[in-house]
Amino acid sequence: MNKLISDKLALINQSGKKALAWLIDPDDFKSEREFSEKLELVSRANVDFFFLGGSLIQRNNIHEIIQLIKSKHTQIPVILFPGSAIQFSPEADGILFLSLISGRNPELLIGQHVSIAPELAKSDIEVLPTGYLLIDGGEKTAVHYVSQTIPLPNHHPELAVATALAGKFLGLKYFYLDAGSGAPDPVSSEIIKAVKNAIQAPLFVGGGLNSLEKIKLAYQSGADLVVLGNAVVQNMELLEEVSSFLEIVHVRVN
Ligand SMILES: CC(C)=CCC/C(C)=C/CC/C(C)=C/CC/C(C)=C/COP(=O)(O)OP(=O)(O)O
Ligand SMILES: O=P(O)(O)OC[C@@H](O)CO
Ligand SMILES: [Mg+2]
Repeated sequence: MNKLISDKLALINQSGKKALAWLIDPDDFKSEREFSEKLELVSRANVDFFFLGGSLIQRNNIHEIIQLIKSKHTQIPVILFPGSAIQFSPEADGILFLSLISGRNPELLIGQHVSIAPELAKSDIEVLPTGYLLIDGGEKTAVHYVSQTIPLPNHHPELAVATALAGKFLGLKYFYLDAGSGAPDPVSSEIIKAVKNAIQAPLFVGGGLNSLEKIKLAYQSGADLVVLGNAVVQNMELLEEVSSFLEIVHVRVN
């Protein structure tokens, strides 16, 4: 198996550099033309990774989307961010092998993983064992509902730290703090700082990051990789703004 993604994430973690991912929800793109135009704009923005997935995917077009992305951007890894095992394509470069450790839903801790493991073993896809922590972002989001789990509070860092540490001791290599898609309040600075400090592993942060100010705060608090979804659907230029910010402060990874 190739180790390009994990090497890049290790470099980011060791060097203090930062990365940016655009979360593409296959359901958000109704026409190939619209999606192609958006992909063209990404060339100016320097995103490091494409994340691909959704809490509930209604259209089975993952292969098609990966092919379209690959026809325009050969160098940017496509990483699956699956809401369930059916959101799989061996054509992706990597998969966030998410375990929803903030919840107590066995299907999302180990169940979906068992169903997809044999497929993963047959493919060349890079598997990224990731502790996924849902944080209360101020309202119930699709992920809370679909996962049927209770998010961690946004202002009790000790609970998030204990959860992340348990994930680390179980051998998880990456951690994702998610306030849920479109959350009114992103993950708080105190949670990001406390978790990063405790785990010393690559930390992804997403959910409700819809302005440059909020994104800067996430990076400054300790996020190694910021994931942007909804805000980019509204305004593609945000990717470019974030990218320029990272360049100005000299923390772009490439
Ligand atoms: C490892 C495998 C095969 C599956 C993992 C299964 C797990 C643990 C899933 C975690 C819970 C979950 C449902 C995550 C979905 C994450 C995701 C891609 C959210 C994207 O946002 P949406 O919630 O679709 O956003 P919108 O509401 O904006 O469409
Ligand atoms: O769509 P947004 O709010 O950017 O959230 C991204 C992602 O972290 C959701 O799982
Ligand atoms: Mg969705």
